[in-house]
Amino acid sequence: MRSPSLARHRPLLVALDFDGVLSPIVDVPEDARPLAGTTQILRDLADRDDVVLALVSGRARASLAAVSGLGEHALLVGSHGAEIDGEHPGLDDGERALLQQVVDGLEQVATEHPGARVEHKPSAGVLHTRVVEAGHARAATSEALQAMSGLPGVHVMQGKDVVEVSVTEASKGAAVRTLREAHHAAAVLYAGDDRTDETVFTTLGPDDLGIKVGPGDTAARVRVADPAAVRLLLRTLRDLLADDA
Ligand SMILES: O=P(O)(O)OC[C@H]1O[C@H](O[C@H]2O[C@H](CO)[C@@H](O)[C@H](O)[C@H]2O)[C@H](O)[C@@H](O)[C@@H]1O
Repeated sequence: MRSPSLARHRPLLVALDFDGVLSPIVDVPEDARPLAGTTQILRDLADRDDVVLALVSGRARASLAAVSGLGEHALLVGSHGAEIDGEHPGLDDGERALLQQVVDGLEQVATEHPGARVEHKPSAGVLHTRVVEAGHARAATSEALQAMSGLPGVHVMQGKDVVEVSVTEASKGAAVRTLREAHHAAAVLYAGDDRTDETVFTTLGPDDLGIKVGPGDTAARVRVADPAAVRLLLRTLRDLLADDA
Protein backbone atom coordinates (compact mmCIF):
# COMPACT_ATOMS: atom_id res chain seq x y z
CA MET A 1 0.00 0.00 0.00
CA ARG A 2 1.53 3.32 -1.01
CA SER A 3 0.33 5.22 2.06
CA PRO A 4 0.89 2.99 5.10
CA SER A 5 0.51 6.06 7.35
CA LEU A 6 -3.18 6.06 6.42
CA ALA A 7 -3.60 2.79 8.31
CA ARG A 8 -2.40 4.48 11.52
CA HIS A 9 -5.33 6.90 11.59
CA ARG A 10 -8.33 5.61 13.53
CA PRO A 11 -11.18 5.59 13.15
CA LEU A 12 -10.64 5.20 9.44
CA LEU A 13 -13.49 5.82 7.01
CA VAL A 14 -13.18 3.47 4.03
CA ALA A 15 -15.61 4.80 1.43
CA LEU A 16 -15.86 3.12 -1.95
CA ASP A 17 -17.67 3.67 -5.19
CA PHE A 18 -19.25 0.47 -6.55
CA ASP A 19 -19.41 0.18 -10.35
CA GLY A 20 -15.94 0.10 -11.92
CA VAL A 21 -14.31 -0.05 -8.46
CA LEU A 22 -15.59 -3.09 -6.56
CA SER A 23 -17.35 -4.55 -9.61
CA PRO A 24 -16.15 -4.51 -13.21
CA ILE A 25 -18.38 -2.47 -15.52
CA VAL A 26 -20.89 -4.80 -17.21
CA ASP A 27 -23.53 -4.35 -19.89
CA VAL A 28 -26.54 -4.90 -17.62
CA PRO A 29 -26.45 -2.90 -14.34
CA GLU A 30 -28.40 -5.60 -12.45
CA ASP A 31 -25.65 -8.13 -13.29
CA ALA A 32 -22.85 -6.19 -11.57
CA ARG A 33 -21.25 -7.95 -8.57
CA PRO A 34 -18.09 -7.40 -6.49
CA LEU A 35 -15.06 -9.29 -7.81
CA ALA A 36 -14.56 -12.70 -6.23
CA GLY A 37 -12.84 -12.29 -2.86
CA THR A 38 -13.60 -8.59 -2.47
CA THR A 39 -16.72 -9.14 -0.35
CA GLN A 40 -14.84 -11.13 2.32
CA ILE A 41 -12.14 -8.47 2.55
CA LEU A 42 -14.80 -5.78 2.98
CA ARG A 43 -16.56 -7.81 5.67
CA ASP A 44 -13.28 -8.23 7.52
CA LEU A 45 -12.71 -4.47 7.40
CA ALA A 46 -16.29 -3.74 8.47
CA ASP A 47 -15.96 -6.10 11.45
CA ARG A 48 -13.25 -3.90 12.95
CA ASP A 49 -14.26 -1.37 15.63
CA ASP A 50 -11.86 1.22 14.22
CA VAL A 51 -13.06 1.11 10.60
CA VAL A 52 -16.27 2.56 9.16
CA LEU A 53 -17.09 1.03 5.78
CA ALA A 54 -19.35 2.89 3.35
CA LEU A 55 -20.34 2.30 -0.26
CA VAL A 56 -21.03 5.59 -2.01
CA SER A 57 -22.72 5.05 -5.35
CA GLY A 58 -24.70 6.72 -8.08
CA ARG A 59 -27.05 3.75 -7.93
CA ALA A 60 -30.33 3.92 -6.09
CA ARG A 61 -29.72 2.61 -2.57
CA ALA A 62 -31.99 -0.42 -3.11
CA SER A 63 -30.06 -1.35 -6.23
CA LEU A 64 -26.76 -0.89 -4.38
CA ALA A 65 -27.97 -3.21 -1.61
CA ALA A 66 -29.05 -5.84 -4.16
CA VAL A 67 -25.86 -5.94 -6.22
CA SER A 68 -23.33 -5.43 -3.39
CA GLY A 69 -24.80 -7.88 -0.88
CA LEU A 70 -23.16 -5.71 1.80
CA GLY A 71 -26.21 -4.06 3.34
CA GLU A 72 -25.56 -5.63 6.77
CA HIS A 73 -21.89 -4.71 6.79
CA ALA A 74 -21.55 -1.29 5.20
CA LEU A 75 -23.28 2.07 5.27
CA LEU A 76 -24.99 2.33 1.88
CA VAL A 77 -25.16 5.78 0.31
CA GLY A 78 -27.17 5.83 -2.92
CA SER A 79 -28.18 8.29 -5.65
CA HIS A 80 -24.86 10.16 -5.52
CA GLY A 81 -25.47 11.05 -1.87
CA ALA A 82 -29.20 11.87 -2.00
CA GLU A 83 -29.94 8.60 -0.13
CA ILE A 84 -27.60 8.89 2.84
CA ASP A 85 -29.88 8.22 5.79
CA GLY A 86 -31.71 5.10 4.69
CA GLU A 87 -34.81 5.88 2.71
CA HIS A 88 -34.87 8.53 0.02
CA PRO A 89 -36.09 11.81 1.56
CA GLY A 90 -38.88 12.01 -1.01
CA LEU A 91 -39.81 14.60 -3.63
CA ASP A 92 -42.22 17.49 -3.42
CA ASP A 93 -45.00 17.81 -6.00
CA GLY A 94 -42.94 20.01 -8.31
CA GLU A 95 -39.96 17.65 -8.22
CA ARG A 96 -42.22 14.66 -8.85
CA ALA A 97 -43.74 16.35 -11.91
CA LEU A 98 -40.29 17.30 -13.15
CA LEU A 99 -39.02 13.72 -12.70
CA GLN A 100 -41.92 12.49 -14.84
CA GLN A 101 -40.91 14.95 -17.57
CA VAL A 102 -37.30 13.77 -17.33
CA VAL A 103 -38.24 10.11 -17.62
CA ASP A 104 -40.68 10.75 -20.47
CA GLY A 105 -38.04 12.75 -22.35
CA LEU A 106 -35.37 10.08 -21.91
CA GLU A 107 -37.78 7.26 -22.83
CA GLN A 108 -38.65 9.17 -26.01
CA VAL A 109 -34.96 9.34 -26.94
CA ALA A 110 -34.43 5.65 -26.08
CA THR A 111 -37.21 4.49 -28.41
CA GLU A 112 -35.26 5.92 -31.38
CA HIS A 113 -32.03 4.02 -30.62
CA PRO A 114 -31.98 0.20 -30.47
CA GLY A 115 -30.51 -1.09 -27.18
CA ALA A 116 -30.90 2.19 -25.31
CA ARG A 117 -32.75 1.92 -22.01
CA VAL A 118 -33.84 4.15 -19.17
CA GLU A 119 -33.10 3.37 -15.53
CA HIS A 120 -35.57 4.82 -13.02
CA LYS A 121 -34.23 6.05 -9.68
CA PRO A 122 -36.02 7.81 -6.79
CA SER A 123 -34.91 11.27 -7.92
CA ALA A 124 -33.37 10.71 -11.36
CA GLY A 125 -33.68 9.09 -14.76
CA VAL A 126 -30.66 7.57 -16.50
CA LEU A 127 -30.27 6.95 -20.22
CA HIS A 128 -27.97 3.92 -20.74
CA THR A 129 -26.15 3.54 -24.09
CA ARG A 130 -23.48 0.93 -23.28
CA VAL A 131 -24.86 -1.72 -25.66
CA VAL A 132 -25.96 0.76 -28.33
CA GLU A 133 -24.10 0.93 -31.68
CA ALA A 134 -21.57 3.81 -31.53
CA GLY A 135 -23.29 6.19 -33.95
CA HIS A 136 -26.65 5.68 -32.29
CA ALA A 137 -25.07 6.08 -28.84
CA ARG A 138 -23.58 9.45 -29.80
CA ALA A 139 -26.90 10.59 -31.28
CA ALA A 140 -28.89 9.38 -28.26
CA THR A 141 -26.54 11.16 -25.86
CA SER A 142 -26.74 14.40 -27.77
CA GLU A 143 -30.54 14.21 -28.10
CA ALA A 144 -30.90 13.53 -24.39
CA LEU A 145 -28.68 16.49 -23.49
CA GLN A 146 -30.66 18.69 -25.86
CA ALA A 147 -34.03 17.55 -24.47
CA MET A 148 -32.92 18.01 -20.86
CA SER A 149 -31.54 21.50 -21.54
CA GLY A 150 -35.15 22.61 -21.91
CA LEU A 151 -36.08 21.51 -18.39
CA PRO A 152 -35.20 24.14 -15.79
CA GLY A 153 -34.17 22.76 -12.41
CA VAL A 154 -32.63 19.49 -13.54
CA HIS A 155 -29.03 18.43 -12.83
CA VAL A 156 -27.36 16.59 -15.70
CA MET A 157 -24.30 14.35 -15.23
CA GLN A 158 -22.52 12.31 -17.87
CA GLY A 159 -20.93 9.08 -16.72
CA LYS A 160 -19.76 5.88 -18.38
CA ASP A 161 -22.23 5.44 -21.27
CA VAL A 162 -24.93 7.16 -19.26
CA VAL A 163 -26.68 10.50 -19.17
CA GLU A 164 -28.08 10.91 -15.67
CA VAL A 165 -30.67 13.58 -14.96
CA SER A 166 -31.62 14.32 -11.37
CA VAL A 167 -34.33 16.61 -10.00
CA THR A 168 -32.53 17.12 -6.68
CA GLU A 169 -28.98 18.22 -6.03
CA ALA A 170 -26.55 15.88 -4.30
CA SER A 171 -22.88 15.09 -4.49
CA LYS A 172 -20.69 12.27 -3.32
CA GLY A 173 -18.29 14.89 -1.95
CA ALA A 174 -20.95 16.29 0.39
CA ALA A 175 -21.97 12.75 1.40
CA VAL A 176 -18.42 11.74 2.33
CA ARG A 177 -17.97 14.98 4.29
CA THR A 178 -21.16 14.14 6.23
CA LEU A 179 -19.92 10.59 6.94
CA ARG A 180 -16.50 11.87 8.03
CA GLU A 181 -18.09 14.23 10.55
CA ALA A 182 -20.76 11.80 11.78
CA HIS A 183 -18.19 9.09 12.50
CA HIS A 184 -15.36 11.39 13.66
CA ALA A 185 -13.07 9.81 11.10
CA ALA A 186 -9.40 10.65 11.55
CA ALA A 187 -8.74 9.87 7.89
CA VAL A 188 -10.62 8.80 4.77
CA LEU A 189 -9.72 6.33 2.06
CA TYR A 190 -11.89 6.86 -1.02
CA ALA A 191 -11.76 4.99 -4.33
CA GLY A 192 -13.78 5.92 -7.41
CA ASP A 193 -13.63 5.60 -11.18
CA ASP A 194 -15.98 8.22 -12.59
CA ARG A 195 -16.34 11.99 -12.92
CA THR A 196 -18.77 12.19 -9.99
CA ASP A 197 -16.04 10.80 -7.72
CA GLU A 198 -13.96 13.91 -8.34
CA THR A 199 -16.33 15.76 -5.96
CA VAL A 200 -14.83 13.53 -3.23
CA PHE A 201 -11.20 13.66 -4.32
CA THR A 202 -11.20 17.47 -4.23
CA THR A 203 -12.38 17.47 -0.58
CA LEU A 204 -9.65 15.12 0.73
CA GLY A 205 -6.88 16.38 2.99
CA PRO A 206 -3.22 15.41 3.48
CA ASP A 207 -4.02 12.53 5.88
CA ASP A 208 -6.56 11.05 3.46
CA LEU A 209 -6.02 8.89 0.40
CA GLY A 210 -7.92 9.31 -2.87
CA ILE A 211 -7.60 6.49 -5.38
CA LYS A 212 -8.66 6.92 -8.99
CA VAL A 213 -9.53 3.63 -10.68
CA GLY A 214 -8.77 3.55 -14.42
CA PRO A 215 -7.97 6.35 -16.87
CA GLY A 216 -9.10 9.97 -16.93
CA ASP A 217 -8.15 13.30 -15.39
CA THR A 218 -8.29 13.23 -11.61
CA ALA A 219 -7.52 15.09 -8.42
CA ALA A 220 -6.84 11.78 -6.66
CA ARG A 221 -3.33 11.21 -5.26
CA VAL A 222 -3.03 7.61 -6.47
CA ARG A 223 -4.24 5.74 -9.56
CA VAL A 224 -4.82 2.00 -9.95
CA ALA A 225 -5.88 0.12 -13.05
CA ASP A 226 -9.04 -1.76 -12.20
CA PRO A 227 -11.20 -3.55 -9.58
CA ALA A 228 -8.57 -6.30 -9.24
CA ALA A 229 -6.05 -3.66 -8.16
CA VAL A 230 -8.63 -2.24 -5.72
CA ARG A 231 -9.08 -5.71 -4.24
CA LEU A 232 -5.31 -6.04 -3.74
CA LEU A 233 -5.16 -2.62 -2.11
CA LEU A 234 -8.04 -3.41 0.26
CA ARG A 235 -6.48 -6.75 1.15
CA THR A 236 -3.20 -4.97 1.96
CA LEU A 237 -5.04 -2.46 4.13
CA ARG A 238 -6.89 -5.25 5.96
CA ASP A 239 -3.63 -7.08 6.65
CA LEU A 240 -1.81 -3.91 7.76
CA LEU A 241 -4.59 -3.12 10.22
CA ALA A 242 -4.61 -6.71 11.51
CA ASP A 243 -0.82 -6.67 12.03
CA ASP A 244 -1.11 -3.39 13.87
CA ALA A 245 -3.93 -4.52 16.18
O1 LIG B 1 -21.27 5.63 -8.55
P1 LIG B 1 -21.27 4.26 -9.17
O2 LIG B 1 -21.45 3.15 -8.17
O3 LIG B 1 -20.07 4.05 -10.05
O4 LIG B 1 -22.57 4.26 -10.08
C1 LIG B 1 -22.57 4.97 -11.30
C2 LIG B 1 -23.62 4.40 -12.21
O5 LIG B 1 -23.45 2.97 -12.14
C3 LIG B 1 -24.32 2.21 -12.95
O6 LIG B 1 -23.97 2.42 -14.31
C4 LIG B 1 -22.62 2.07 -14.62
O7 LIG B 1 -22.43 0.67 -14.36
C5 LIG B 1 -23.24 -0.22 -15.16
C6 LIG B 1 -22.96 -1.64 -14.71
O8 LIG B 1 -21.57 -1.91 -14.75
C7 LIG B 1 -22.92 0.01 -16.66
O9 LIG B 1 -23.75 -0.82 -17.47
C8 LIG B 1 -23.15 1.49 -17.02
O10 LIG B 1 -22.71 1.72 -18.36
C9 LIG B 1 -22.32 2.38 -16.08
O11 LIG B 1 -22.55 3.77 -16.33
C10 LIG B 1 -25.77 2.56 -12.65
O12 LIG B 1 -26.61 1.88 -13.55
C11 LIG B 1 -26.01 4.05 -12.68
O13 LIG B 1 -27.32 4.32 -12.20
C12 LIG B 1 -25.03 4.73 -11.75
O14 LIG B 1 -25.22 6.14 -11.73
